[in-house]
Amino acid sequence: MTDLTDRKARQKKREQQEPIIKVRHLRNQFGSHVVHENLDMDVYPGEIVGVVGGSGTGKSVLLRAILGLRPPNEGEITVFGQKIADLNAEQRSKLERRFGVLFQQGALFSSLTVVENIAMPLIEHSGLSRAEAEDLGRLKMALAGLPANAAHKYPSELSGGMIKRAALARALALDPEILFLDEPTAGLDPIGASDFDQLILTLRDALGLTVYLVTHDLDTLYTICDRVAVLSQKRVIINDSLDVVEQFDDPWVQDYFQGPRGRAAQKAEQRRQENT
Ligand SMILES: Nc1ncnc2c1ncn2[C@@H]1O[C@H](COP(=O)(O)OP(=O)(O)OP(=O)(O)O)[C@@H](O)[C@H]1O
Repeated sequence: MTDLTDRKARQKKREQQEPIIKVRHLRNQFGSHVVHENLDMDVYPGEIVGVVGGSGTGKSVLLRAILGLRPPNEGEITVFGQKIADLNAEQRSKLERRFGVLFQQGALFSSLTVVENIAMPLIEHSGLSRAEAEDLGRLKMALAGLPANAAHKYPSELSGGMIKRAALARALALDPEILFLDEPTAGLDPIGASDFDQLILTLRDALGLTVYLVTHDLDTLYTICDRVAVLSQKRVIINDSLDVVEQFDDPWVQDYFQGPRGRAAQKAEQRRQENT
């Protein structure tokens, strides 16, 4: 079996399961400004979904709604079979522990070292001692591809790529089942971005994670995403494999995927497929 057909077969199996995230009839608005209207979206266990859309289409607002950070004006979000709106504070906190989130800026505490940053959620939520949490933190650092000597560095002493990895290690601290990544490769050079993409793919395969990522990075979409959801006209206009999405009859989709950058990313992925 080729790499591509093998990938498609695995994805087909995932789509036969119950969605791990189910969004129905979502409406989000700020004053009279309606950002989402009647938006539906499914995410299946074990897949990597890339969420794309023009600026202001509401990718961040959707992410915040799924994370339970902003209640929608209408509609329903179900995660792990639980309706977010029905949960009390304790149930919600339990649910949140099953999420790992990597926000765009990395969001590390600048006054804590790398290992202290990673240990913090472990001390807070798992009741581990500081020493135990830091030991586990070092394991998470290794998982995120950070060298051991980064443990006692402060965020200001790290490169952009290392900050992303440290933030990823912290997102993995509580062994999440879903990893949410907001623009994970933004600000990285092409080699750093490609290494980070491969890391996400390896982690998904090794840990069985489901990955929801918001991105503008076409290389990320082509190399690691099983499906791509396009936000436009206040909703998800298509959520499918890339070969289907890139043929979708919509002006934004055509500009994005058939423009020079889209074609270059397609070609790079074809070359990669031919070499595997
Ligand atoms: N707290 C808020 N109050 C008012 N309007 C908001 C708020 N948050 C988001 N919006 C508006 O909602 C719309 C969608 O914003 P959002 O940040 O989700 O877009 P995006 O798709 O993530 O954009 P980008 O790709 O530029 O990051 C924008 O018009 C934004 O101004």
